[in-house]
Amino acid sequence: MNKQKLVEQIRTKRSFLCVGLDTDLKKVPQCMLSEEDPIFAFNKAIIDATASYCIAYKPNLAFYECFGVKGWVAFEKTINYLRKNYPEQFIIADAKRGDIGNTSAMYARAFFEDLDVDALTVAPYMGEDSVTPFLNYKDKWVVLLALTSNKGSHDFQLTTDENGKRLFEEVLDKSQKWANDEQMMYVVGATQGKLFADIRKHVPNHFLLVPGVGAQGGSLEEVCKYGMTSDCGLIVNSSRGIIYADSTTNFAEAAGKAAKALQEEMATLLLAHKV
Ligand SMILES: O=C(O)c1cc(=O)[nH]c(=O)n1[C@@H]1O[C@H](COP(=O)(O)O)[C@@H](O)[C@H]1O
Repeated sequence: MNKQKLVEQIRTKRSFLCVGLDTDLKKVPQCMLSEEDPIFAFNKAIIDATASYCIAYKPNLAFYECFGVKGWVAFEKTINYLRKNYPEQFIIADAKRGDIGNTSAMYARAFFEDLDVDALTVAPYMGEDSVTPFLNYKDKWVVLLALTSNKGSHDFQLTTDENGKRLFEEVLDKSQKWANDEQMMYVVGATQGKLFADIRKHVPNHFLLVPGVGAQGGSLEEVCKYGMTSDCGLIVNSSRGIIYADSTTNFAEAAGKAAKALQEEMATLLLAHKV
């Protein structure tokens, strides 16, 4: 999906919500466990209940890979289900890949040829040749980790060089030489608050993937105050806050309600920021 189509979806649905499909069999309702493929059955129910309120889905690969072949099959079935039934949804595979060039090229094949997702999260630590193999695909996106939501983001990302430039700023500046805002987005955690203003000084037009609202406590209002652009420029993810809103047979309806509540908040914020 290209940037124009993504912005159109946001404007039409009055939402920039991404539902995180971090499906944990220890947390899904008991009634799902008797299904032949419980991960897929749970995802399907969540997708059907939330699709009208969101513009993207982000399955995190860790939750699938831990089940080996079965997990990978459930992941593939989820992507195919979305593609067939909700083709307007932007699909982000959250796998945080990145390796020497020829290995990254294989990861790119897996996600952009075999699986046909729209975007992949990529770690910048190994530099240019570890990222550029993902950029050889039209309308496919690299979502580069810039300033993450976790406590450990302070360990490296906020350290400074001799001129006071922070590492996440160097990531933003250097990576713009590899791709423009039609192919690259950045991960910035919702927990980073006012730092969104600093992010925007470096990337005024790029989309940001923003995890960390809901379970991690980030503020949607603050993210929008400092991070929203005239095209919205934000895809805000919530995983646990939506998919585990209820642990009974009512789980899908509850997920739909939680997604709707966020969408309504987002519609108000879009209006307030004149998007
Ligand atoms: O790349 C990510 O998506 C990501 C980056 C980051 O800085 N923080 C972060 O939480 N994530 C992911 O976003 C999701 C957040 O889930 P919840 O905290 O349950 O909403 C998980 O899949 C995380 O792996």
